[in-house]
Amino acid sequence: MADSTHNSDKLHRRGLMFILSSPSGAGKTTISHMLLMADDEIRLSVSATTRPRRSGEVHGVDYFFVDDTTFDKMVEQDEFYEWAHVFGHRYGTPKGAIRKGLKEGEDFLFDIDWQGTQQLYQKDQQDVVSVFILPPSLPELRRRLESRAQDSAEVIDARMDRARGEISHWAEYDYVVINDDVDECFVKVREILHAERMRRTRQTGLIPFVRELTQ
Ligand SMILES: Nc1ncnc2c1ncn2[C@@H]1O[C@H](COP(=O)(O)OP(=O)(O)OP(=O)(O)O)[C@@H](O)[C@H]1O
Ligand SMILES: Nc1nc2c(ncn2[C@@H]2O[C@H](COP(=O)(O)O)[C@@H](O)[C@H]2O)c(=O)[nH]1
Repeated sequence: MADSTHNSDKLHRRGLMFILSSPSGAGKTTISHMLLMADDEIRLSVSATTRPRRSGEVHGVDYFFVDDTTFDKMVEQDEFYEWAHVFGHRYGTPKGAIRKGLKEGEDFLFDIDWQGTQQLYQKDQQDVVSVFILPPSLPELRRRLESRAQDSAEVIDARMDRARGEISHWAEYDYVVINDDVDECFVKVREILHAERMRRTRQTGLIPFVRELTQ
């Protein structure tokens, strides 16, 4: 019979910064949306960007779409956790409530590139878990960018030109998953998130709990 005085449900853990990166078009936004739908314990870190809004994208949901002057101001006022030039535009992670949220056990999802990932590792190694998503092939990557039908042919060519360079950063990540079948890829990413939540070093509430169990 369970002892009603046990305190396992009061266990606290630090939140984590869960990063998904990939070459453009490999599917990280798709996997991010699936994860956010399936898991209400993680929330998206909404980036600011100077790139133009695509049709269907919503300000404050997909990105904060800002002009160059506003982005400059945010940089000057030290409002970014990290920021980088990507494909001719600037993208950055607003600090927002991330640090406080992590302390309180909230998990954040980041759809950012390898430059942002390096910066987050430099600032906050213990809380970062990074996953690199690979496409099954380069022709399939191009097919996905074309079938998304959101970017001009020039933009797609430029992103394909950068794909090898982006992929060259794969070994800097904790996990690498190939996105061939999207559902299988999603399950793997979700399993990584679940396992990382159980990492001993993240479960700060374990020490008193185990002490109580063993005294
Ligand atoms: N496993 C898959 N099989 C086929 N199509 C896919 C798969 N995963 C994603 N897609 C499709 O590929 C296109 C690109 O996906 P998505 O926008 O998620 O890529 P991304 O990595 O976020 O790109 P970007 O970095 O440019 O934002 C979308 O149209 C998406 O529906
Ligand atoms: N370093 C950062 N990279 C970011 C951020 N937000 C998005 N990104 C990356 O930019 C490219 C292009 O994105 P797209 O939406 O224009 O297709 C992609 O690799 C994103 O992951 C950020 O805040 N910081």
